[in-house]
Amino acid sequence: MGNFSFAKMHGLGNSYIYVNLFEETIPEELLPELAIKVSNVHTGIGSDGLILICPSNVAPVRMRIFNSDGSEGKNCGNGLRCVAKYAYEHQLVKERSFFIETLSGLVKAEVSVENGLVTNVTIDMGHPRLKRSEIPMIGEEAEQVVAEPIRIADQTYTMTAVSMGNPHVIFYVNDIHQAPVTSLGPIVEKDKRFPEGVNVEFVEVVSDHELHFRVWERGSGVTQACGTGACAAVVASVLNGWTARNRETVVHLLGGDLFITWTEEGNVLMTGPAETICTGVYEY
Ligand SMILES: N[C@H](CCC[C@H](N)C(=O)O)C(=O)O
Repeated sequence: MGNFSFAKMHGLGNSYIYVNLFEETIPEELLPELAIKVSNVHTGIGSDGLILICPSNVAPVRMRIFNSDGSEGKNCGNGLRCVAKYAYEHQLVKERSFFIETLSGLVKAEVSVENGLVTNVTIDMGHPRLKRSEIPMIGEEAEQVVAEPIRIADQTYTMTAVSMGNPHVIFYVNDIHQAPVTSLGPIVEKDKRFPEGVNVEFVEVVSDHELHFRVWERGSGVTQACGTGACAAVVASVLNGWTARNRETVVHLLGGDLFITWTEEGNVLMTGPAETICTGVYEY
């Protein structure tokens, strides 16, 4: 049928197959199925999904992200850092600071460069969305969801909901190693309270500027890291009084650390690495 060149890249082990649509063409109707196929570690390339680097009318580049189940996400923090790296290293942008269009709006990237290669990236993720209608969640539209009880499988948990352009629900645990990621994650992901599904995060508070973090991602399951989820966890931790606004917080994910600040101005800054693993041609 066809083929395309790709780069496999990762942010803290959250890997995606990146395709440059400035140079490649993939039929739109094949995208969900191709995301499933390339993500398969046995019969495909192996990744958490597919990310397209596309032309845009409002920014130098646009990012589209598909989870490994073929569903299209509206934002991806680790993906944005890798798109920024790819765009700079492939001369899709000339400056070290530039906008990237996503399905949930524009974000701003700032790349750090050593010997012509991008090592670290800061993304201004914009403002979190906190109303039920913005998560989205069912219930009173204008209400925020902070430390709200939720009954699941005959047990009561306390949840906080934050959107970073995609939906997140955060549960606090005393020991991150005991977090019910694979037992509770898939149940909450599809809970009817979240009409578009939800990414499920578990957080252990270490101090007022340090968190441990695990995630069950909507559409991909357990991943090594989730950039939007780590941002949501920092916002939730400020809302719950665990961490401080305008103070850089280190978030320890399975794949490594992200440095995140929810500023007084209201935007969330996320800084972390982006790495290229390999390139190749995928035949489909
Ligand atoms: N599973 C997410 C998309 C990927 C987000 C994550 N990989 C990140 O780095 O933010 C969703 O469906 O909203």
